[in-house]
Amino acid sequence: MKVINVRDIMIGEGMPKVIVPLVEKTESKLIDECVRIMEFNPDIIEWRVDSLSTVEDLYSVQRLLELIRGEIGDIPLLFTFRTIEEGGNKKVSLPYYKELLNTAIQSRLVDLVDIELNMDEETVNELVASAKEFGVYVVMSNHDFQQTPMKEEIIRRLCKMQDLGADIPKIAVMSTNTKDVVTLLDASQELRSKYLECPFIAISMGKMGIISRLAGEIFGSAATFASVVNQSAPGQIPISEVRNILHLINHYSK
Ligand SMILES: O=C1C[C@@](O)(C(=O)O)C[C@@H](O)[C@@H]1O
Repeated sequence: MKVINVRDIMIGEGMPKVIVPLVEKTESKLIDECVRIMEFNPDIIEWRVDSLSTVEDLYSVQRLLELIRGEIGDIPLLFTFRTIEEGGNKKVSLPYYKELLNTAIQSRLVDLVDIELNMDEETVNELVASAKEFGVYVVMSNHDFQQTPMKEEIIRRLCKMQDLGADIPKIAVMSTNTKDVVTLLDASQELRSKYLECPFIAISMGKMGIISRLAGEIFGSAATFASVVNQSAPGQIPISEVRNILHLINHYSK
């Protein structure tokens, strides 16, 4: 399994890395949120830019990227515009989605960029090439807020992401019963043992899925999303509690 070194955070090695989302809507609240989050020293910060009220203004996004980087220092930053189709907050045109991601990629202020698998293949290829050119790692993502697909389908989607050049394939699917959670975990352990050479993230959303946010070291998921001020998806747990459990699993599973 490849290990990805992002500002000395080794993704794919040891304990799953803890990613905390920034989801405030306005500049001042976003900066306050950054300050609060920094007290908890997350491994990675995700800016869910689709929450920003001025996301359609590239100048505002660029300025905020600079302010966020100023607050978070050397913590790796993941730039995510989650589309409405996959659980995000705002609808933008395809040309704007590309422009927004390219602005972030070319800013040299972000370390990782989220590219959704369900974009058309040409868009995905273009954005992956641009990220590679500027040395930004690609987290390729897919979400299902309604259900958990079959294990074979989860595996197929993550393998496709690897083939398309993702550095870190990622899937988050909703669980409505324990079988769904087992399906996601079973897909994870098979992805790790048989299919993927790169680190990946696999999450079962919702209350029953919380085990998938904690047991990545056992089943293969290389990172987990945790909350400080706000949740960005159902089932996220506060960072201190996640860290305690990750340490406990790390310690007693050896
Ligand atoms: O894709 C993901 C995972 C997530 O949906 C979760 O379930 O924790 C949270 C999102 O912010 C992130 O972009």
